[in-house]
Amino acid sequence: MTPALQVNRLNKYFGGLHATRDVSMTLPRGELHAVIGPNGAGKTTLISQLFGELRPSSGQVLIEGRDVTHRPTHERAGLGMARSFQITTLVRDLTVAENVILALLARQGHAGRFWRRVDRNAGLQADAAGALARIGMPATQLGRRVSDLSHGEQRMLELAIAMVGDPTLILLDEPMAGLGSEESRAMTRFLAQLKGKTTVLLVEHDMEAVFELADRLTVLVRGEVVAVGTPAQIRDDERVRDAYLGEDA
Ligand SMILES: Nc1ncnc2c1ncn2[C@@H]1O[C@H](COP(=O)(O)OP(=O)(O)OP(=O)(O)O)[C@@H](O)[C@H]1O
Repeated sequence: MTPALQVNRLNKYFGGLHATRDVSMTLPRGELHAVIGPNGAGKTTLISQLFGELRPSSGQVLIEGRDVTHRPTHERAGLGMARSFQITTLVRDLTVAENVILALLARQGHAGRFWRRVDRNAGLQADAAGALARIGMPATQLGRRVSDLSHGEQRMLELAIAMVGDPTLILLDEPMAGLGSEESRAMTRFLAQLKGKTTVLLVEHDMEAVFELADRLTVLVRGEVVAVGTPAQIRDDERVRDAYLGEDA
């Protein structure tokens, strides 16, 4: 079967810095694939190239067998790809519902008509409630201002927004960052539900969550893939322990 995502010998230079070194990856449909590595290993740089926000210096990115290396972000989104960000991208002065609706309209190419459309469109309000329900957030949260949400609630909302439009392939950049242990567990439960349905590339420093969730992992060190395998294989890999896990310990 055609993989959901294929990356062939991707390279990215920032001037003299070789941030992505000949990275190749294959994600079969429905796989939850974690990318781990020390700070500065090039994980976010990789995601940005996969989503089309950064242009690779060389190499290829294929979604469902289609070469999108030189295609813009919105075309990748049209092929089912979505991403979440390490830093929050929510509009703090708007409500939860307004943030979700903004994302819904942006998906439909109508974001500019946001202010005229929201009140008139009961369907959008229902869609927003549906997006929240999917991540286990009650509809009673819809009227809350984002600035009044806890950090964990904001991260969950961001995920709800990334899931708007039912992506088939989602790139998640540290969704657990800054979450308390209860919130991390809720996020882990949510991501576990995606397994087998949505293909997920998960960049995450929370090793407990990563090793619990991932079908396979890729380990990046200084921009280069040093190991690929199941959680058990990665745990036992001496190069990984030396290069990364040992470093943390
Ligand atoms: N726009 C840029 N211009 C120049 N250098 C960059 C740019 N973006 C990233 N870098 C550098 O590329 C390297 C990889 O950074 P990147 O943020 O991808 O690492 P990371 O693995 O995501 O790190 P972290 O785990 O800390 O988020 C770092 O040395 C970083 O300083």
